[in-house]
Amino acid sequence: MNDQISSNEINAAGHLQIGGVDTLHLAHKYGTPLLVYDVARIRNQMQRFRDVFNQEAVQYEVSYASKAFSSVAIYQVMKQEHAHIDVVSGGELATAIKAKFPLAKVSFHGNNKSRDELAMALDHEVGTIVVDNFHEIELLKELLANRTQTVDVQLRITPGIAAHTNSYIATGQVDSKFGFDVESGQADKALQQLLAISQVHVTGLHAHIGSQIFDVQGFEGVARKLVEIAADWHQKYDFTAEVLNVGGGFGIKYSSEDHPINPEDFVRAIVQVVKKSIHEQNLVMPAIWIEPGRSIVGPAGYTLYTIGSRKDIPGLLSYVSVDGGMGDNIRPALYNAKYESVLARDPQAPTVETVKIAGKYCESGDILSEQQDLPATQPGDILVMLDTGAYDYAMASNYNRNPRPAVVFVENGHDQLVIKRETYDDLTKLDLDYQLND
Ligand SMILES: Cc1ncc(COP(=O)(O)O)c(C=O)c1O
Ligand SMILES: N[C@@H](CCCC[NH3+])C(=O)O
Repeated sequence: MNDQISSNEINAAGHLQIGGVDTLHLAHKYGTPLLVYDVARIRNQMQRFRDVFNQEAVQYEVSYASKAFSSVAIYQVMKQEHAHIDVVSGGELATAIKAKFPLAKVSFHGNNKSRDELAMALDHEVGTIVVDNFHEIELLKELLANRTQTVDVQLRITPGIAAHTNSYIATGQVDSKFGFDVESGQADKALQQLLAISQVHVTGLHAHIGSQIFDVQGFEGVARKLVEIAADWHQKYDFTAEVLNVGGGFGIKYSSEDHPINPEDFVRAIVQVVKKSIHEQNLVMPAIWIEPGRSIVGPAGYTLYTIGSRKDIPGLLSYVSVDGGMGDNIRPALYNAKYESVLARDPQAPTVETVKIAGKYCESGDILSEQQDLPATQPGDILVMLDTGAYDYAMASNYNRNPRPAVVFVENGHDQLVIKRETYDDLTKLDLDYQLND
């Protein structure tokens, strides 16, 4: 049996169930491809993070990095969980507004926020702007000049820490596009500029080293670095960091090749380093913020596909094709990411073959799994890919003009559509006729 499936995920009929609902029923009711979230798992993960902070008796904020999966429904769940969220675009902010998420609990990130996006954030009194670069400071200054409001900001630094992860998703190394460089004095200069704007309140420092990280050293390093800078700035500028934000990036297990430590163990290590370093520097203990995305929603997501065609190349390999692919999950093609799948009607069925799971897109690289063990399958079978909750729907596209899938939330045995399946009308509604001259 796939070791990511527990016995309570299998119902009396022997089918895979999510949140108490049979996956065959979900596939039948909503069609495929379908992304299904087990909401209890999302809530449970939030609680696990909160528990660590509460045990450590520190001020904190668990800020869900909503780039991993942004939708009205997830923001509503986060609101219910009293969570903080971060957004990285006007679009994510608009979605949070539509969800009536309390905007004082939103941080706005991004290395090239536009004037319009910053104005939108100010108009809606977004809680924190994470300032990333000098251009943004100028824009903020200009925008604030015509307003009476004040704004809280965190200053994002590049910690100079190379995380052990795919280079596409590492962000803390010196040559990263994100944040102010520390060694060259740019971060100091940015702080001075921000302190000089009376309507800006610099609440603290932010750093993020990357995503899908398995070991704790990088996070300990970033925690130490932030305290070091806070101590330096306290001495030089009489600045007090009320918040140290260490970002997200806690890795999850996608396949048997992945061996991450528990997300809460990352947090415990970070808190302990901050406590120790703050004590050594004789500073007031700040609040510690984290920004987990993948670890909150990744394991809670399942993609249901229908198996279609098959190609057997004798003596070489077999392809089993499904009705989705790189349009709903670009991660295998982009990062060489590995996923595991099971058959909905019998997730425990013994393996009879190892195949490649191919998507339906016109790209040879549209392979969802290079090596998937499967029982005997036939067209019409429902394949469930596990751990697809983070950066899958969020990065979905309409390549080949395929509609994006529907998204369903399941909790306590009830299923609810939260994002409709795109239709062909949706796909063509922005197209305009070309007025031919002849
Ligand atoms: C600033 C920031 N915070 C948080 C995250 C969330 O990362 P993850 O989804 O790996 O937890 C990211 C993405 O890497 C990020 O860029
Ligand atoms: N999209 C990436 C994570 C990016 C994190 C954003 N800073 C992934 O799927 O792994």
